[in-house]
Amino acid sequence: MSNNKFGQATSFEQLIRVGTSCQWNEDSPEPMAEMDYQEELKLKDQAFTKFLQNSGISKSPKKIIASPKPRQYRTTTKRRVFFSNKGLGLGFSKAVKAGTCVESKLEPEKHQEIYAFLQETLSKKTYYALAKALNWLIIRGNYDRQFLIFNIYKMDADVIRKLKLICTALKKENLVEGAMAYYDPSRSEYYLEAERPAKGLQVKYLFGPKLLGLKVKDTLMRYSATGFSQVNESMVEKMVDLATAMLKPEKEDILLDLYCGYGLFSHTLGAPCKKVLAYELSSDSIDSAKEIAKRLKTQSRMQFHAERIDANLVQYKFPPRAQAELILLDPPRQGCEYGVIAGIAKRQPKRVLEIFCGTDVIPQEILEWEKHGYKTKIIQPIDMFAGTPNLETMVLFERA
Ligand SMILES: C[S@@+](CC[C@H](N)C(=O)[O-])C[C@H]1O[C@@H](n2cnc3c(N)ncnc32)[C@H](O)[C@@H]1O
Repeated sequence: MSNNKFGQATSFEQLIRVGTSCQWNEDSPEPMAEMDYQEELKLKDQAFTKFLQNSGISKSPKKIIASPKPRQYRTTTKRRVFFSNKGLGLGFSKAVKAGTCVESKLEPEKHQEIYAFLQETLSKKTYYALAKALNWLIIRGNYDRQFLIFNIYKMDADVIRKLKLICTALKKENLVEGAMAYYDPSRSEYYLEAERPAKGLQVKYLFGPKLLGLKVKDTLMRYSATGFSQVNESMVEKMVDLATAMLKPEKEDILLDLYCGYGLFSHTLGAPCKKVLAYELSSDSIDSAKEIAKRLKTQSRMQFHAERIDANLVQYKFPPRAQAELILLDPPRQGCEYGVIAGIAKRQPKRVLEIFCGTDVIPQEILEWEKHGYKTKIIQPIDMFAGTPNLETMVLFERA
């Protein structure tokens, strides 16, 4: 985070807020969704440049790449369930009254249709046991097909009976292609997209396929409903193209794809490389990555490992370096753990592409790469999270 003239840290979001005359809804996760999209991009461009300057980053960012779908783009969405004896309310995070089903401008219309059906049906007395036990309702999938996840904090025979009943109703309406229940007694904020819980996931498949699918550059990526996938489908191919243009993989290259998920980058930009080594915490995502490589007959050149990426893994468990590698890092919002960048820099990679899904950690990570002898070549923001005060940013580093 950068500092303002009073020495206080000024986040990217705060800089956007001071730049706009529009009403800012504190409680909404999508405070810019009502704004004209060109206006939103202009504000974000100005705020991002200022944010980096204030943080002591000398490299200027490129212009933000617009989202092909600036609204109704999200393929993973969620509603917090608020239960009372009057029925069910579905909100973002702030409590809502029974009968409410909050709408979003960033979600496909189909999601609203599914949530409205669930709000009405689960408010009926027959479903009270299930409605009372619900934490979140989550929809995942692509623009054509949706999959439903019931995040439940109390699981008993009655709840399971009602789950079966609601699945019969969902199938009859043909609203989703499948469903599963995820048992989360901690009632955490975690809802399958952000943080992983410390304990393993407890999942019960209810109906439909166990894997979700997304076509990227004619390749079908089949991945677990419990694993990460990019939230803005309309941006995915653009991201892969940009990453390929920056890392410039060739057939003699070795690529390390870190925080690889189901291997979006391994299977696309890594395809010409002689070897791909990929690491990721979620074993479900790694299983998906291996299945895709097997189907594409690239498994002899690609190795996928379910491991937590930390200083210890990078320093002591990565195979010894055989040549100067290409590195792609796509960590979660909080960035890499301490010691990861230092450990990777010791391998003296040819080029490094770090992808940031949070803005406020960018300066500290850029400064860390520069401290270890890397020069910032390109800072390319992309509007992955249109309608919200956040950006995805690709930063290319080369040895100075
Ligand atoms: C932003 S996602 C990127 C996934 C993938 N590159 C993609 O584009 O689909 C970050 C990934 O990092 C994984 N992850 C989070 N913390 C991790 C850690 N400490 N070590 C390894 N992987 C981690 C998450 O499970 C998630 O799949």
